[in-house]
Amino acid sequence: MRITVIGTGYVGLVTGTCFAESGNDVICVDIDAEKVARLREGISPIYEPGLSELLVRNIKEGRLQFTTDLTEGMTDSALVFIAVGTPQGDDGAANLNALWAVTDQIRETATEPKIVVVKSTVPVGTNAKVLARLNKESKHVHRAASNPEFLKEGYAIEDFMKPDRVVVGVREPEVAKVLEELHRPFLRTNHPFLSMTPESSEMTKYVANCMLATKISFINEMANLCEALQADINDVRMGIGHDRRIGFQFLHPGVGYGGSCFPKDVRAMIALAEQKGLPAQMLRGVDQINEDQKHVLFHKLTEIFGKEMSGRTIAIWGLAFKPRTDDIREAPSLVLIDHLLKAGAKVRVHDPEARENVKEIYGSRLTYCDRAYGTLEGADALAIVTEWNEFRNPNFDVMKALLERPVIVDGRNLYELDQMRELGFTYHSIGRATVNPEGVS
Ligand SMILES: NC(=O)c1ccc[n+]([C@@H]2O[C@H](COP(=O)([O-])OP(=O)(O)OC[C@H]3O[C@@H](n4cnc5c(N)ncnc54)[C@H](O)[C@@H]3O)[C@@H](O)[C@H]2O)c1
Ligand SMILES: O=c1ccn([C@@H]2O[C@H](COP(=O)(O)OP(=O)(O)O[C@H]3O[C@H](CO)[C@@H](O)[C@H](O)[C@H]3O)[C@@H](O)[C@H]2O)c(=O)[nH]1
Repeated sequence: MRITVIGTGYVGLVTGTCFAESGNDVICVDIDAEKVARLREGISPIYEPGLSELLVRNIKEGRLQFTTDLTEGMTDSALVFIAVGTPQGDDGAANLNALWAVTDQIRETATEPKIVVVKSTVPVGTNAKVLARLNKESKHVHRAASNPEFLKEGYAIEDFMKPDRVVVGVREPEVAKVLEELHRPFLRTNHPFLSMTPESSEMTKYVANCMLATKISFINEMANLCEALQADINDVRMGIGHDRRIGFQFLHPGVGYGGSCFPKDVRAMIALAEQKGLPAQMLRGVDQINEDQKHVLFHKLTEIFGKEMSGRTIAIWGLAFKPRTDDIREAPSLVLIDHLLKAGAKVRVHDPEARENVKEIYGSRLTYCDRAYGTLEGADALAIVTEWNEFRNPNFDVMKALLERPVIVDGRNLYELDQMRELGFTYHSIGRATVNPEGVS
């Protein structure tokens, strides 16, 4: 099947590459000429495990091409996927400017009828508007479908190739049939293909993200309560997770959710509710708890050092909003860095993949370290923001020797309290007792 994918961000690039990998003839279109030039050479603009290998192989085998020219990109394709960004607008609602620009361009350049599949996350009712706009004074009768994407950054290829489910929103059964055929290589027993109306499909995407975000804000609120009530959230997590109705997934307390999806999608859902005169009380709480949680590590540092931090040096491990990505959109690390700089602290940072992206924002105001241990040299404390695997089992003796003071504030609960106590660290984590052998000043 010949397929066009418009937008080569996380979703478009993974979609195009995976469809090429399953034997389709794919052409990806993007307005970013520099990105397209690099992609043509097989260079991925993002760090995503496994993507580069697939990219290079499929380009070499002639199944994957890149262009900035939509007319060229759409030639002979019956299926056109839209995967452009739908960022948060000033009012919290999704900004659909890129989607409308692409829809108009498809109408103006198509030389035959197309099935236009919206993969971007869009407000409920958008697909109907896309269809109306595509066919307004058009020479052809185009069809539209919704096919939301559920991949997670860091596991994007695996999630795309082995999805828990594929959801499509269609008006005509034939369109569902075409999409089912396209996805068949990725669907196995118990991994269903679910066909529904475009409205339900669009809503499914938001509800999934709102549910996951709610779980995270819920466990963060419980963690903060545990801390106040001298309970331990790790034990509580085990105690509830074994109840199969609750389970363990997405109930890790931390420094709040970041990334390009949960924050904006929760707010887009609140905006949708507002438009319908509904209060969305729970989602407002989810968003507010998350915003507050992003400040928690700084508050812990001020408990230790006081609010004035000039002369203090703080080391940070982890900048990306989660491990296995270089993405720093809405990353909790940025909130901590802003606080520390404002308080006059010197900040030394390390992340296996996201340093360059952070450097673009902060330039020479931070010290960027290639190695995790190097970050600790002369630091008064270490703050752990992202749970990269390499931080899970470090050499604590080396850490103690490098740190000016043996202080760790851990936003991901990576270490055992007993171990920290035995090693003589002052150790603050999320929703657990503070280990404070001597008190640090
Ligand atoms: N990032 C994720 O993990 C993820 C997962 C599921 C769904 N989504 C949703 O998918 C959509 C895309 O997200 P993303 O993270 O891939 O975005 P992104 O910002 O990484 O990429 C968007 C791409 O679209 C291109 N673009 C913008 N306007 C264009 C135009 N007129 N013509 C051609 N290309 C154009 C941009 O240059 C960019 O390369 C969003 O709606 C997002 O909510 C994202
Ligand atoms: O128990 C948990 C799980 C996650 N997080 C945080 O939540 C954020 C999002 O994590 P994750 O969901 O793994 O990453 P995303 O790549 O943002 O993926 C989410 O957003 C995508 C875009 O819509 C969806 O497609 C995915 O299904 C959905 O998981 C990160 O900051 C994590 O640190 C926690 O704090 N605790």
